[in-house]
Amino acid sequence: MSTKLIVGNWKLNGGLSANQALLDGLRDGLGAVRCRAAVCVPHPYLAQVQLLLAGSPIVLGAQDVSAHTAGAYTGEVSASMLRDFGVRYCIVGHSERRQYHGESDELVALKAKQALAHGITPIVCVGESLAQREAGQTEAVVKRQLAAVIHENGHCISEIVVAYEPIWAVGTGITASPEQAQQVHAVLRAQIKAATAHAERVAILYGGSMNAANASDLLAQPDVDGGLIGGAALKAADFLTILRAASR
Ligand SMILES: O=C(CO)COP(=O)(O)O
Repeated sequence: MSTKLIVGNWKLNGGLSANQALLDGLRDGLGAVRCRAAVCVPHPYLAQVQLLLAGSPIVLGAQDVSAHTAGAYTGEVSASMLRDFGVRYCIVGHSERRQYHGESDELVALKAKQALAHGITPIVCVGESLAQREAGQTEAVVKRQLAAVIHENGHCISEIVVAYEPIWAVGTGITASPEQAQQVHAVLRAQIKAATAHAERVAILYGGSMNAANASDLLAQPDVDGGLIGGAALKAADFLTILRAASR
């Protein structure tokens, strides 16, 4: 995976005018950016951001998708609806959804399946809690989470993106060291290689307090193919610095 991929996860942030200001700020600084880039926005803003990104190298993403195709599932948003708005990437299994919405490995795998069936690249998030890391369970946890997705989507597993997001690093300002990230990424890479002959197509992103100051060192690791960025994706200058670091 040579061209790095940087994805902004806006989470529950934004508004019509704030989105416009952020994207205006990004557009002005994109000249030197050669990596792949996406922003995953709250569902109500898909139409707005689709229009604002027209002609931009940044592509549109969503933060969640239903495991169902259609029907009596109040509040859900389907992959075909996302597709209607030009969505190219969809985060599935973010730790905040696993934690606050009780999403299981199996549900995450079905969400990835829906995305793939509609031509949307699922960004499958995996990651351990601090307690799991301290108990030496990191490798087992991330492998179990990814195994469920491979089990359900084996035939097209080379079409996914994986994001390693240690829960203790998400939104905490504590980042995994480049060595810690590389160690887990190598484990995930080996697992993907065992599942597909096209493992080189699968980008493995790091997420968890990646910012303008630490992005270069993380992205320099051989198995870190990009980043999934929360807080620093909400400030145009910071996100642009990360995009430039990924373009070197
Ligand atoms: O959860 C994340 C991206 O999905 C990371 O969030 P922060 O960059 O704010 O730690």
